Parts: sequence; structure tokens; C-alpha cells
Amino acid sequence: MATATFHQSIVSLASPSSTISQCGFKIDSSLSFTSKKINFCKIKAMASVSYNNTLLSPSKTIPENSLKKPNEAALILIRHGESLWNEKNLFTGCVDVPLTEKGVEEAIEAGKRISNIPVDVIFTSSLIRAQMTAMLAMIQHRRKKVPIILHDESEQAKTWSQVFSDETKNQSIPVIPAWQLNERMYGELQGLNKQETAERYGKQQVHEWRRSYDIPPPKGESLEMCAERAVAYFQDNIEPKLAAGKNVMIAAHGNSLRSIIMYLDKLTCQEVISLELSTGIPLLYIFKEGKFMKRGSPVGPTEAGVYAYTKRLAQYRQKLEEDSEVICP
Ligand SMILES: O=C(O)[C@@H](CO)OP(=O)(O)O
Repeated sequence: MATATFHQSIVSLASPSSTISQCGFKIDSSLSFTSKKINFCKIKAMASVSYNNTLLSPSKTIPENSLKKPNEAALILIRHGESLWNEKNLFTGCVDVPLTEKGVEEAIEAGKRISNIPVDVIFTSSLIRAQMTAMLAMIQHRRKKVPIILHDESEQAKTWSQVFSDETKNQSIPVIPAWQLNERMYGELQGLNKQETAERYGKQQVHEWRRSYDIPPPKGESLEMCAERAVAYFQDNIEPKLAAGKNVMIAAHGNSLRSIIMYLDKLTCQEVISLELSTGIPLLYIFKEGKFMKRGSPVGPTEAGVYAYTKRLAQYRQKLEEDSEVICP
């Protein structure tokens, strides 16, 4: 019998949470970003102490973690595929609508693009369009590990979703939903048609609501407000995983991801205004020695490009090729 629950083992790798002010991240009128100073030694120590209990232990078939350096990891960002309200051109925000058929196809296509990049843990928003995207993408993955959503909404939910086989756990990828990664709350615009709203309030006003940095829509969040919660979550919960050498995928939304990219790429509030993300296109970053290096959108699985990004990915591919008959019969 396993001694650690699926949920416990994931949580055990997380760093103690710190507030936005504690971690030195500051958004002011001049928008200076000071990256959170992570205590790498402490995180590394925590990771190694809890490793024996974790579900993310090395596969018996491919010793993935033997290829990992603790200070290097891949970060994949995916905006969800087209939703039913994207299709209808409605402001969506935190309304929980599913993908269209096209969105499903986009998610599958995104999965093909990243199918050779090992993923240790997935973060999604709490909204179904991001979760559908993550799940559909992962069923394309070459390793065929099973993405499993962690439920921590109650003690009972945690207890009732335990997995009791280490082997099964090793063949799983934890999926952690977080409301902080949700789309920005669009206030009283949610459910309104974007075109009709522009005709009613004027194009300029609607453009300011949609793309300015610090002007919120009526009773909604500005990008700045969305960035405060999304980036704080990223720093407190996702960066420690990357620092421990875990490859992370985030499936989220246009504006929560714009906020995170603003932080990763150190964009100014002027620069982020013109940043637009396509639905279902994965973006790859390499986290190394505390820095994020943008690697663009991975190409399809038949092309070699993605493996050139790090030596470790190249080694992983070689190992995958060697063992592919065992893993993917
Ligand atoms: O409606 C929304 O929630 C968002 C994303 O689709 O719209 P916008 O393009 O204004 O960011």
C-alpha cells in the first residue's frame, strides 16, 4: 500500500506560500518588476526530502529524472482552445463555458506539438475550457501518462480520490486546478456581445476595457488586477516546481497568461498591451539558473527542433526513441 496520497505527495513539493509583498513583486505606475528571490537551497532540500514519497518518482521504464538537472526545467503555456463564447464573440471572463468542436481540435493539435516534451505536473485554471484543453492535449502525449485532476476542495474529496498503487501513480500526471489562473473577471461585460458593446459604448472605450493595463471594465478586473493574483500564484506554486527540476504545463486563458508572460519576459505595461495569444498554441520556456528563456512555439512531433532547446530534452528524446516499443506498444 502506498504511504502517501496522490494529493499529499504533490503538495509536499510546494514551497511555503508568500504574499505578493513578501516576494518582492511590485506593480506600480512605472511597472518595475523585481523577480521573486527564491531560496533555491531550501527548495532543493524540500524536494529531495519529500521525493521518496512523491508520485512523480522516476518511471521504471525510462529514468526520466536521471536526465534532469534540478535547476533546469521546461515550462509550457497553452491558452485554451476556442470556447463556445469565443465563437459567439461574447465577453467570457469567469463564466465557465466549454470548448467548441474547433477548440477540441485545437487542443488536440496543441498536444501533438508538445507530445515529446516530458511533463511532470499540470496547472490549469478552475474553468472547464482550460481543463478540457489540458486533458485533450495530454491524451496526445507520447508517454501516455494519465492526467489526473487533484481535488482538494474538502478533506473528503482528497480522501476519496486517493490512488493506492505506486506503479499507477508513476504513470500519472497530477493536474492542479487553481482559480488564480482563471481568465480576468470581466464584470458587467460578461455575456455581452463584443461587437454590440463597441457600437454602444464606442470602440475606443471598449478597446480600453479590453486592452489597457490598469483600466478595469465596469465591476471587473483590469489586467493589472488579474496579474496580481496570477503572478503571485505562479511565483508561490509554480516556480518552486520548476526550481526543483519539474517540467510544468499551464493551461489557462488569454489574460491570465498575458499577465504571466509579462512577468516572464519582463514586459512593460505598454508592451503587454499589444501582446495577443492565439487559442491552442503552446509556448515553451526553459527555466535555468533562475531565469526564463523563451523558446517560442514547439513544432510538430515529427520535427526535431524542440529537442535542440536543451541537452536534457535531446537526451530524453534519445531515451524515448530507444524505449518506445516498451512505452508505446
Ligand atoms: O472574453 C474574454 O474573456 C476574453 C478572452 O476571450 O476576451 P478579450 O479578447 O477581451 O481578452
